[in-house]
Amino acid sequence: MSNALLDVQDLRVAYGKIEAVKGISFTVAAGEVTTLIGTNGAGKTTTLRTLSGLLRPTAGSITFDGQSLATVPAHRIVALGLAHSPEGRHIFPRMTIEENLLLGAFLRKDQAGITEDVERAYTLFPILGERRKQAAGTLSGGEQQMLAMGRALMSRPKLLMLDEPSMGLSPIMMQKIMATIVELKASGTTILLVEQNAQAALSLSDRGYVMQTGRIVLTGTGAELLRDESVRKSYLGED
Ligand SMILES: Nc1ncnc2c1ncn2[C@@H]1O[C@H](COP(=O)(O)OP(=O)(O)OP(=O)(O)O)[C@@H](O)[C@H]1O
Repeated sequence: MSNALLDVQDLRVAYGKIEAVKGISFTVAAGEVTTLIGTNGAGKTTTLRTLSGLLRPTAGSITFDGQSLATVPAHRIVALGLAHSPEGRHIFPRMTIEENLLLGAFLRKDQAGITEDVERAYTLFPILGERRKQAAGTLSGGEQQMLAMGRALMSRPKLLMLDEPSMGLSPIMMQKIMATIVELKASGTTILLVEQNAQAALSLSDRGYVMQTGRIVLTGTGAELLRDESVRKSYLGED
């Protein structure tokens, strides 16, 4: 695919003898939202952790923006433009909200640009700006999710990977997070999303992939997958 920002081919990842990802291939087109859905243990988080260099594949290729990521260390992957907002958020509760945001810019030296991007995060998520000097641990779960997304954006990524951003959130907070994803796409950020909430995720996705026990079993546009009978039964709770 000519406009693929990310191209994954025959990727395999194992934890010791347990193979969690069993030869998956998928692409993420520039400017689009692509979603991986699947039940618990399907291998979605393992896939994102491998893309960001935290795990090493046992086989296959990962090409990001025309460059192979196979042997690139994690901090270099961030520098190449791939940012990861992890499952569980992993914010630093005793540091302030602003300090947490600045951690996302750890590789940058352009102070003026960093200040501009902190302000951009506060525009995107006003609650973070209002509480910028408070300990991040005082934020609600949804607000911590906003902080994790804001921090990932501080590296000005070409590709933003979001692992379960709606996990544990109220419906209103989930809507806010999903609306932010749409806003980020409109401003030109390419997004790879992992979500348990298939309805919400596929509704805003250009393309989706369904993972099952380490394999991709189905792909289509978000709209096609939302119409698919097996998806409706397995992931949208329909009989
Ligand atoms: N550190 C680990 N050591 C051993 N096995 C692991 C480890 N992390 C994950 N696994 C296993 O790898 C498989 C894939 O897990 P993974 O977390 O990638 O799935 P997932 O699709 O993200 O699921 P969930 O939605 O529950 O997070 C599962 O069988 C899981 O038990």
